[in-house]
Amino acid sequence: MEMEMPMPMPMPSSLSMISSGNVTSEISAVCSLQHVFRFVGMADMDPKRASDALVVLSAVVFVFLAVLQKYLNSGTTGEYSKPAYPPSPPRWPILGNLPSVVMNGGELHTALRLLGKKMGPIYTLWLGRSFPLVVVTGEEATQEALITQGTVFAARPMLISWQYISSGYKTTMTSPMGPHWQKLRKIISHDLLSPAKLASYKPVRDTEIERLINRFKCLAAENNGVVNPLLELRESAVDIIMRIGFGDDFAKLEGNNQNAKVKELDQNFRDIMDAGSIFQIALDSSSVIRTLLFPASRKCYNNIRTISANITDLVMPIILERKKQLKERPVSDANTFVDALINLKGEDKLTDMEIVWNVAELMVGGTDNTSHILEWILAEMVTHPEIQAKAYGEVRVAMGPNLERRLVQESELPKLPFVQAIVKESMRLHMMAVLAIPKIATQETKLRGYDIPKGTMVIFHAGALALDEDIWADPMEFRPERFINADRTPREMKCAYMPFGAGRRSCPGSSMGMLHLHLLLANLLYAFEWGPEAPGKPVDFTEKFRMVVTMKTRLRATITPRSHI
Ligand code: HEM
Repeated sequence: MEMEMPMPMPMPSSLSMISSGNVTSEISAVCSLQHVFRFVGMADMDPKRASDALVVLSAVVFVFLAVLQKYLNSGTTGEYSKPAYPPSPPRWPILGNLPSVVMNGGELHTALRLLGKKMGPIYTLWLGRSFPLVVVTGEEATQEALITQGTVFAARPMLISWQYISSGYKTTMTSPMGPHWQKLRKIISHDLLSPAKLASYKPVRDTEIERLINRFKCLAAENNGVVNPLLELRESAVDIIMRIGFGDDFAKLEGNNQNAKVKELDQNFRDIMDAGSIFQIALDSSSVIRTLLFPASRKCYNNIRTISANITDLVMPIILERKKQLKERPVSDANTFVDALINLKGEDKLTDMEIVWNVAELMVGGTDNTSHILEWILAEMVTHPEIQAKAYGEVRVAMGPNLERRLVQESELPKLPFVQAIVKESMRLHMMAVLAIPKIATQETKLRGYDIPKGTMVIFHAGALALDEDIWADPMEFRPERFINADRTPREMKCAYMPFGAGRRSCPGSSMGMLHLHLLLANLLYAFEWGPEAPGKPVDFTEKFRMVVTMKTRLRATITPRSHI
């Protein structure tokens, strides 16, 4: 294995953010054989001839790359001892494993999981000839890295694309380990998500849940009971998080052009999520690949810059207005996340741009995950009416005989272990942040006996662990009970079940995320019975990978309001 450059250039980007509608389609166009034909202009050829031509074309490209690699290697001395990386599948010259990863034809996370079964619990993918990406799919290896060597695997890669959506790596997710990152984590846990703060957002949650139920009722009445849950769930998640993040400033936008603005902002957040891809990581990490694929690469970066400018234009005015208000009338105790960020003084002070991107990160974290996870959960409820009935029964008992009470309260949640188990099981079977967010090794180390040089990017495949038959009995089955009669404690399961990641960079918003999921599910089950779009029509559970895993076909369900609603 040849090393082209000393080490992968540290790069920026949120695993969640990388490519444009156009670029994504252009890249995914290369993802199946049939698309390859179109990509190289052979779509109209007879398939046999096209296939032969593709073999010849591949051979030519292969030879070209081999020669180019030889030429590039001619400047290197080769006088260093090569690290013994974890094993890797066979590689192409220059492009490494990139062609096989991009052209696997299936969803990337599944390909990486299956590769783990073949290669073992830890393997290397070469994205380009000089950029090793280590993929971990085994529990022991994950435990060793994230817990035993927690400080070593706690840094983020500085992906080029991330710098545009983080004001130069100044957000919690993108920031390197150090005082800045610690400060941001502290603000999140003290000023945003402490138990007292979380409790103080209850009125916001109550209002938005009530609104959500009313919207579902109206939509169902207009459309013979059929609804598209994701759109409504997303709107609620965005409203909740905007009110928490901005407080009254957000409320003031209401009645004005709030709806349009929020929708535009949310669209940009979605674009950020859609932008995530392994291709972008490869672009970020290899100057050779960036040069070889210059047009696609330019489009990718232009796209990220456009999204970044849109988000800045939408969020910055609100921040500046709030700053003005706080200057005129300072508050001692920050009511909102934005106030907490603005109030930082001295060395801790953030620039306006840093505030914008930290707020944006919170919003993406708090909206995209919650709404898509709930869509998966409702899909399972539609598919398993008996499980839904059992959960509804539990909620009814917890609510008591007084059916005047329309909303399930947070105080009722401890009485709903089965509802909570449904949430956990859905998050296992449909692990959203399937590859978590990549880490890099902060120092040279060994993992399961293999060399991991300083700066190596490592992906922990939470989705592979969640479906590992050595950890879970019948892992492909939806069985909430497994979380009630669990053999192992949550602590023991830390690295086998990690929808929020594990170790130092694990999600600081997990308590809020779980609270919203439990509360929303309990209320949606209490208010409606969820059935298929048409009698007997099965739900399409096909997955779509966009650095998180969502439903490829939006769920449509028929809802019947319960008699007490
Ligand atoms: C159900 C909802 C959520 C899920 C499934 C989720 C999942 C995750 C995952 C898997 C990570 C990466 C962990 C790693 O790298 O090992 C992460 C990081 C993060 N999440 Fe969440 N998250 C959720 C909700 C939230 C909320 C509500 C917030 C903010 C209020 C939030 C803020 C963050 C931040 C700032 C990071 C980066 C942490 C760091 O790098 O230190 N998340 N989340």
